[in-house]
Order: sequence, then structure tokens, then C-alpha cells
Amino acid sequence: MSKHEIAVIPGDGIGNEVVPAALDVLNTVAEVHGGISFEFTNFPWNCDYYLKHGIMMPEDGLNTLQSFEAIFLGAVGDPAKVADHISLWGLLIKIRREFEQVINIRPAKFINGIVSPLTNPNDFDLIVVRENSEGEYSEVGGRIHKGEDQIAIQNAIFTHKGTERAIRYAFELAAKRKGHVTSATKSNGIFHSMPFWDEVFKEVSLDYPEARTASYHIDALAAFFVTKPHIFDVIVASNLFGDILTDIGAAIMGSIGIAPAANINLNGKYPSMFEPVHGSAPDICGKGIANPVGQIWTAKMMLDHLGQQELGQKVLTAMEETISNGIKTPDIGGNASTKEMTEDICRRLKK
Ligand SMILES: NC(=O)C1=CN([C@@H]2O[C@H](COP(=O)(O)OP(=O)(O)OC[C@H]3O[C@@H](n4cnc5c(N)ncnc54)[C@H](O)[C@@H]3O)[C@@H](O)[C@H]2O)C=CC1
Ligand SMILES: CC(=O)C(=O)O
Ligand SMILES: [K+]
Ligand SMILES: [Mn+2]
Repeated sequence: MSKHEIAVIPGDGIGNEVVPAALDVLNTVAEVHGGISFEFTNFPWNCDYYLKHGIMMPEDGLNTLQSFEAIFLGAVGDPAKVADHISLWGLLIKIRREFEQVINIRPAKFINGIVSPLTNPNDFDLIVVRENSEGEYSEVGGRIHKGEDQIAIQNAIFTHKGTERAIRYAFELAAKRKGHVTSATKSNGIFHSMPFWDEVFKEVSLDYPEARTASYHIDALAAFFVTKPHIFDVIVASNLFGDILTDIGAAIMGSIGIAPAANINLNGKYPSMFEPVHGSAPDICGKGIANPVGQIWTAKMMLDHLGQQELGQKVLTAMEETISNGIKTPDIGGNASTKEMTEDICRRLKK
């Protein structure tokens, strides 16, 4: 019997609805498998915790998380309670940074049974490799002066190491897929970092002569996501560009509620963290209608990471069957609740 010890942080809003749903799915696969089990340890760190303690997680929180095999997170943020930059930097981004989760992998593909807003979304199947440790997500800068003299300076950080790491990861991933890598740039408008990004992309591409490559400015690239998503295989992007592209990718699939993500620690020093692309969705929180698929697909990515690829595939198949059989939450055109959709997925796993 192999046991996986997982730290669970549901976080805010619908994180508390979709995380329990995904844990039900994980417990179900463990039961079906018979040879593995999960031990989930719940950490109630979120904006309510902040209101009580003045911090998003305890001082020794990272120490506590360190001993787990992986972290399973829902969403962080409740702007009615705590300003987003405080809550996210105090928990989600803190974990990404301190645990050197330098790559964020975000797949998106056409799913049978979900109506995409695009007329021709077929055969799109892509992965965004998002640089996850630096770039435009930065606390470097400051504000001075008052009133109309006030100045805000925000520095983006692009290191050779971080840029190369993300680009190389994308080439390695593409070699296992269709062999095509697209670079998201903006070297026409961003004077220093993006020409640098382009240079590193060219440099790394020399090591992968079999790979086919493309490079588009992020504005055109965002439009191509909508007009011809089928041209993409692996896209490598900076932290912010990757963030935006993956909400678009999710929208093309049919809903932000179904997109998964994995924050990967590459050096093995710290656990990786699995969370869906979406946030805490305050507008639908408490209604029981949050789509659990993003969180469940994220659980599939965690299973793959834990070496349980066969189980991961089972989860994906069950999820796709549930959707194609019309058991869908309202965001993807159905009238099922979070619970009904989850139960149907679990039922299919047990078959
Ligand atoms: N990784 C994280 O933890 C993230 C946290 N956030 C935080 O979440 C809060 C809300 O942010 P928003 O910009 O509104 O983005 P959001 O992703 O929470 O919501 C955007 C829209 O998508 C819908 N949606 C999201 N997840 C859904 C699901 N599973 N099922 C059905 N519909 C879903 C929401 O109802 C809303 O209409 C903020 O505090 C924000 O900072 C936002 C994005 C990522
Ligand atoms: C915060 C956010 O939207 C993200 O990192 O995906
Ligand atoms: K999330
Ligand atoms: Mn995002």
C-alpha cells in the first residue's frame, strides 16, 4: 500500500466547494485502485484567517508544508475582505516563490460535449508553459509623492536563468508532443526584457533542431488563440502573458471553470502545487454550482506527478464521459450542481 501525504489548502470562495469535490474523486480512485491511499491534511489559510491573524498563513506555514509530497490548492482571494495583492502575495504567490515552483503548466484542449464560444474549436490541444517565478509578477518597485505628483514604479524581472529554464522546459515538452513551440513576446513595445526573451528563445532553440518554432507578439498571439487555436502545440510565455493566455485558453474550452494548472518545482527541494486556473469566483460562491472540473483535472495532473499516470488517465476519461453525457454545471450550459457532477464522475470511476 503506498500512501501519498497531501497538504490541502481550499483557500477562499469556491475553493471550498471544488476542493472537497476533487478530494472525493481522489479518494474514489484510491478505493478503485486498492493499492494506494491519500492522507489529506487541511490548512484553513485564506482571507478569513487573515482577518483573525493579520497574516495569510502562520509564520512557520512554509515549514509545515515542506514535508508534504504535494500541495493541493483551490483559490486565494476575497477582495471584499482583503486587498488581492496582500492575499495572493501572502499565500499563493509566496508558496510559488519560496518553493521554487518555477514553471506553471496549463493545458487546454477541446472537450467533447462542451460548446465553445468559437465556431471551430476542434482539434485544438495546447499547453502553455508559464514562467512562474519572476517576470511581471514582481514586488520590486515602489511609490513616492502624493496627489497628482504620485509615482508608481513597477519593475519586471527577467533573469537569463529563469527565462532559459522556462523556454527549455517548453522545448522538452514539445518533443513529447507535436514538436512545435510558440514564443509569446512583445519586443516591439517592451524595450529591454522582450528583446532579451527573444534572444534566449533563439539561443535555446539551437539545441532543438528538430523542433518547429514560431514567435508572435502577445497581442497577435492572443487573437490567434481565438481565430486559429489549432495552430498551437506548446506556448512558452512570461508570467503575466501566460496568466492572460490561459484564461483565454480556458474560455475557448468553454469555461474558466474547467482549466487545470500545475506549479512545478523542478529541483526536487520542495513540493509542487496543484490548483485550477480560476480564482475564488465570489459571484457564484455559496450557490453550489461551481464547476468542479478544473479542480478535478488538476487532481489528474497531481496523480501524473505522483507517478500514477494510469489513474490520472482514468480521471480524465470519467470526467470527459460525464461532460459528454450532459451532466454539466451552468457555466458549460447544463443545470447540474457541483455535487451532481462530482458524483457522476465518481460513479463512472467505480464502474
Ligand atoms: N490562482 C488563484 O488563486 C487565483 C485567484 N484569483 C482571485 O480570485 C478572486 C476573483 O477573481 P476573478 O478575477 O473574478 O476571477 P475568477 O476566476 O474567480 O472568476 C472569473 C469568472 O469565472 C467564473 N468562474 C471561475 N471559476 C469557476 C468555476 N469553477 N465554475 C464556474 N464558474 C467559474 C466566475 O464565476 C467569474 O464569473 C480575486 O480575489 C482574485 O485575485 C484570481 C485568479 C487566480
Ligand atoms: C493570480 C492569477 O490569476 C494567476 O496567477 O493565475
Ligand atoms: K486557483
Ligand atoms: Mn490567472
